[in-house]
Amino acid sequence: MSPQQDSRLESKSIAQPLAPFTYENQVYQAGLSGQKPPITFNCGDWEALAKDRLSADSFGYVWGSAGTRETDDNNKKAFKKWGIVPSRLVKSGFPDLKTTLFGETFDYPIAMAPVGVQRIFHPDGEIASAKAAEQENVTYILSTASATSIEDVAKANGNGSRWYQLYWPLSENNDITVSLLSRAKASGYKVLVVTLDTYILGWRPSDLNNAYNPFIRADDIGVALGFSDPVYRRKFQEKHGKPIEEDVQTAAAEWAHTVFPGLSHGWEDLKFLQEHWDGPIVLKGIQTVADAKKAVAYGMQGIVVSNHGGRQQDGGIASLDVLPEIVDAVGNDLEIIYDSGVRSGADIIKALALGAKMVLIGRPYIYGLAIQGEQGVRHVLKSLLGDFNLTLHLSGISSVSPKHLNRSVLRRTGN
Ligand SMILES: Cc1cc2nc3c(=O)[nH]c(=O)nc-3n(C[C@H](O)[C@H](O)[C@H](O)COP(=O)(O)O)c2cc1C
Ligand SMILES: O=C(O)C(=O)c1ccccc1
Repeated sequence: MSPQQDSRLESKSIAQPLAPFTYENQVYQAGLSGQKPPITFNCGDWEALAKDRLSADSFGYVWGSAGTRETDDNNKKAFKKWGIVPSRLVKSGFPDLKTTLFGETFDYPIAMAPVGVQRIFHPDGEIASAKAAEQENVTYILSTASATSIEDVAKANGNGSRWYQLYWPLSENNDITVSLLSRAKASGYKVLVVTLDTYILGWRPSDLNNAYNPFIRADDIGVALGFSDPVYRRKFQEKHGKPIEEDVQTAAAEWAHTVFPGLSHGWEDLKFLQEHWDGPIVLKGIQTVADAKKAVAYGMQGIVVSNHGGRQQDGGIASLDVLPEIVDAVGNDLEIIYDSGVRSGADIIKALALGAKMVLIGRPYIYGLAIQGEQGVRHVLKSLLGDFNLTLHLSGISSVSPKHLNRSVLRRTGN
């Protein structure tokens, strides 16, 4: 690991000495008149609360991981192998949380990971999540497996920041890919996130035990993007001589096969996406230095270091464990985003300190959605941000810039 200067002591700016309108202050104020918070602040309890509210099928779907859950377990353990070391008598105020990626400044270095089929967790599904994202100034990444159309999510997200995640059809369906990209562009999604690790769903015992795959249900829960797509609709009509509505089950199965064809693209195919998307392209699912270097060589603007929360490949290494070597190899060449296993403010700090510029929140916001719809998602985002903000402040770290938040604030405490 390259030694980096601990610049906290050089920090001269007194950012914001007080933050009177923080979530915690609102909660304590409300407590004076006897009001208790409707949802717990113990982030470790959100999963159990969601379980209470969801059907076994839906809970199994979000909680589920591949095989023996080893990759998922490793993701969480990896965070515990680092400790944050605080500096004292640092006169900076509340930390500056702004981060800049792709030439754009974001209020916070977190975003909402793409998560499909959200209507199985709450009737408002993606609409609730996209509204919460706008309210809390957090970027929303819409999944191709969304239960709500590209256009309707954009409307719900309003002036919020939104990116589009592609599950990438094979080349015989290039016309559908172009249609999805142009719809996303027209609806104000600024960054294209291409997920590489999920051309077929992983071996997930929880879903197998429940005999449950939300994507192939005979309704439109996971296929809203396909059913609302003019090119997919036309192709279905041409092939079957009838519209989607007359054979929803076949249309759903064929859409599932279109976006999860069971076969991966190759690196050379990225050119096609570059020709049809004029904004930044980010590859999600990178886990090796070799692939990160290829992403640079193929002209990508960013990567998400992610193992899909351990849902795809069992027996894998923690995503956090590969982050530092990937940052060392390509950190100056493209933007590095991190996800997998982030559960607290301290976890966000650790991933940023190891070199990520932005961190994606996955299951926790879905637990919030299950618990209380839009308000539940807002609670999770506000809690994680509040915890993150105070933990940074109490560590004497004055901003999320790599100048202040880097490996010098971490100590390795386990192997
Ligand atoms: C229920 C569920 C659905 C998901 N759907 C998608 C998806 O449609 N597209 C995608 O790229 N990743 C998807 N992911 C993966 C997340 O984007 C993210 O990589 C993962 O949740 C991170 O792990 P964590 O939740 O353990 O922190 C999904 C994850 C969950 C839990
Ligand atoms: O479950 C997932 O991890 C995922 O990526 C997905 C795939 C299909 C539908 C919904 C989510």
